[in-house]
Amino acid sequence: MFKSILHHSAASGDDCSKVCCTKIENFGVGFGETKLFSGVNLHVHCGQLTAVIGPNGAGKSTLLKAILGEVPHEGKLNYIDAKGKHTGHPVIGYVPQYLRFDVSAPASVMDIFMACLSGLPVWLCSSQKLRARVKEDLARVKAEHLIDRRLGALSGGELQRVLLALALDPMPDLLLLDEPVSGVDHNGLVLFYQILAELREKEDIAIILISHDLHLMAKHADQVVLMDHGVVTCGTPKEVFGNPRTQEIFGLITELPDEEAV
Ligand SMILES: Nc1ncnc2c1ncn2[C@@H]1O[C@H](COP(=O)(O)OP(=O)(O)OP(=O)(O)O)[C@@H](O)[C@H]1O
Repeated sequence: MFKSILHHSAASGDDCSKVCCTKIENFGVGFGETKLFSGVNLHVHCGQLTAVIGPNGAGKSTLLKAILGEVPHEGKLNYIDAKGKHTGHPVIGYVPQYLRFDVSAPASVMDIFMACLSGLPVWLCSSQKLRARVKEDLARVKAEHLIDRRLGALSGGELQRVLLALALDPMPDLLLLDEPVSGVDHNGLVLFYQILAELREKEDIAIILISHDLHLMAKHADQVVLMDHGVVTCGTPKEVFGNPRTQEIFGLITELPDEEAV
């Protein structure tokens, strides 16, 4: 169950050369008679962090679900390699906004990884074989020490890092993060963005992040997209935060965050 939430693997047999750019072309989603957004065009590059911001109900989460193919949509998704050729469907990692599960369940972090990585019920997996791989996965998100903790006993920030670790095995071409740091304290936020920076540098993956945390996001994002039932504006953090519409939605943002202060 977790794996299908967190990973959308390439269909077997696809010729999947490394994706360099994801082109979202003319995306539109409607529910019944109501159009939520239309005409969304975005280019998302590997090794870059694209942040999506906007007011509640703007359609941000729905855009990610449309990219995943979970919500019917208009428009096309094209995955392009470094030579400008179309690739097969890439591996997409996804960390959802909420994960509802029984917090009193006895399953540990290791149990969840075993079930996800092996595709078998926990009682049929060999933990010895997988433990080294799970430790490596958790080390990537600075959460090695959580391997034997009960999932329901994790803090919000710890749970999101564990879900991120799951979404990164196998390493996706495109990582979609839906408000992974909402409710996380400042130290947790700084740690999360540090992990994202390392991922971009070492793994060269493209990341789309929905966040309401404007300060740290502005410091780390290469591209910011302001959505409000469509793309209002898109550009560097400086360009988007200087846009009067951004200021109208989020209040006056007089300057970008001081790097020393974060
Ligand atoms: N399956 C659905 N059927 C009908 N309406 C839906 C469905 N999914 C989402 N919506 C509506 O679409 C609108 C946009 O929802 P979405 O979750 O994409 O917004 P969001 O920008 O991510 O908001 P938030 O910042 O509050 O998370 C909301 O009004 C929501 O109620």
